[in-house]
Amino acid sequence: MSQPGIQISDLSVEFAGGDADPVTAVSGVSQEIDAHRFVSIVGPSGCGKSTLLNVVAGLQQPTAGSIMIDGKPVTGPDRRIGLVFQEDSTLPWKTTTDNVAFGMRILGVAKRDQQRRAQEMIDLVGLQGFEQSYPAMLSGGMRQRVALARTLAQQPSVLLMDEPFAALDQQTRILLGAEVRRIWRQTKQTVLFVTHDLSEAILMSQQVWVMSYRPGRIIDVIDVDLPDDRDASVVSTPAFNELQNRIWSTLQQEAMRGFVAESTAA
Ligand SMILES: Nc1ncnc2c1ncn2[C@@H]1O[C@H](COP(=O)(O)OP(=O)(O)OP(=O)(O)O)[C@@H](O)[C@H]1O
Repeated sequence: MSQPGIQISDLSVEFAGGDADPVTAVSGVSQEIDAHRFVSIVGPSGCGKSTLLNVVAGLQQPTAGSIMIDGKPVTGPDRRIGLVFQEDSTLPWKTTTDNVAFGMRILGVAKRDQQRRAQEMIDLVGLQGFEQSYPAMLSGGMRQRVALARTLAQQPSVLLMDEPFAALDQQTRILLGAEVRRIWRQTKQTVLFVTHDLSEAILMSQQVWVMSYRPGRIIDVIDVDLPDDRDASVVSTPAFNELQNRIWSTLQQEAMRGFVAESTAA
């Protein structure tokens, strides 16, 4: 029987607008992700994807509604939750091993276990041989692997990722996307992944949620019925294209609505 992973109940987030009108970034979202499943959110720019993720992460308080993880409420930052963001979060003065161990040190993991687990995660993300390298000696994609290894080393049950590959070129994004999927098949965290990129969402996920332009609601939920052991080559298959067209037909209307609203407001 499936277990609850992330439960989002009737969630709304409104930002006070100062002199301007308040902004409703997220409105009445209720969705569930069973434990160990991988879900992506796509939506037009500014629709509230990051806001939704930040609330799930406990970094932003909702105006209404609630979040449960593994059946227990989220009330603030929480060690059950691992985060990977777009920004390079590696510490430039630390080696790969020390960067990966850093989060465990903060959590008070015993030093011996830190070293062992750091090496396991370095192997998992494919950075063997770069243990003593500093971030400046690594590519952008490798630095994101370090960030992922650090987060995974903290053994969260839920992994939240907000456009982690946005700063990378398209080829690296696709390859790293396939890599993250391979890693997830081993670690089996419950994953919520935010991206603008449809290909990335389909390549990686078991389900894709499409968010509307503001106020952000989930307007479509698509199951990704592609082989479980797929790799980056799946992007050139007819089944992949069909899914892409199906999602794009919904997303296109929302992107256009956003474009018109932003142009009118400018
Ligand atoms: N702290 C804040 N204060 C006021 N408004 C905010 C705040 N954070 C986000 N917003 C507004 O809420 C809306 C949703 O923002 P959010 O960053 O969640 O969208 P997004 O879908 O992640 O955007 P993008 O795809 O461009 O990253 C936007 O209009 C944004 O300006």
